Amino acid sequence: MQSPININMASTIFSPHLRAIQLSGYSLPANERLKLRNNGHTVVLELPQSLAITGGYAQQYRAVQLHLHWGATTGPGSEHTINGHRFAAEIHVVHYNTKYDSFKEAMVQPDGLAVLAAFLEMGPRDNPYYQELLDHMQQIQRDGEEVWVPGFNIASLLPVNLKYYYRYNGSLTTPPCYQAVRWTVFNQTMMISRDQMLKLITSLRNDDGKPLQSNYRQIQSLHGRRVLASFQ
Ligand SMILES: NS(=O)(=O)c1c(F)c(F)c(SCCc2ccc(C(=O)O)cc2)c(F)c1NC1CCCCCCC1
Ligand SMILES: [Zn+2]
Repeated sequence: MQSPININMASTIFSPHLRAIQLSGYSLPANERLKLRNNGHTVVLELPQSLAITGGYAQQYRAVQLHLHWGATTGPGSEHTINGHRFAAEIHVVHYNTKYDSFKEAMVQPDGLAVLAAFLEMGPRDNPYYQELLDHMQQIQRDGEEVWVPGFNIASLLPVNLKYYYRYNGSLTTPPCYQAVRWTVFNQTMMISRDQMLKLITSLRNDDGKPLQSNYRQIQSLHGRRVLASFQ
């Protein structure tokens, strides 16, 4: 049961038991340094385990890292699509189930991981929260480069409204593609400016030194899986 998938809104199932996502510990002080890394496939912000999902899932999950998927000047680059529509980009905040001792142990269990996903679209204004990451992309242009960024409110990278989302069981979208992810895909999208999107898609190089662009996996078959919706 692989990810990403196309979410056909007409075939989702309204599930009123799906509660609003609750985040705790996401607001980090500026004196807390976080590592931002170009790993040749995406830009990754390592997150302290003090960030936790405390609502909206049956169990508690703690943060591991967040990263982005984007396109190129020739087209959008979200991983999930809605009614066949691909958004400009997508953020993934990866967490592991605290009933397991470590991320490594959790990532091979069907309930081991929770990824919060939100779409990024282009709008008229700069997004100051995404700018906290984009400010440092020039410093990690090459594969393997890292830079320390000051802490900030990581929740500001996700929609204000964490009540409306799709939920389905799937996988990591990069090898080893373990089928360990309980996905949350928010209905509300994030807006960043055209200049910010250009910076995102033009700053990084991959392990071959070529532009790191369109780093999204192809849509995978649902194989009869149901996609739940926390809203009607
Ligand atoms: N959408 S996703 O969550 O499946 C995902 C991707 F699609 C990804 F493309 C990635 S990056 C590719 C995997 C990778 C490569 C190099 C390094 C390194 O040198 O540090 C690290 C990781 C990527 F890191 C992730 N997330 C990772 C899954 C792979 C390994 C465990 C780390 C946490 C989540
Ligand atoms: Zn991802």
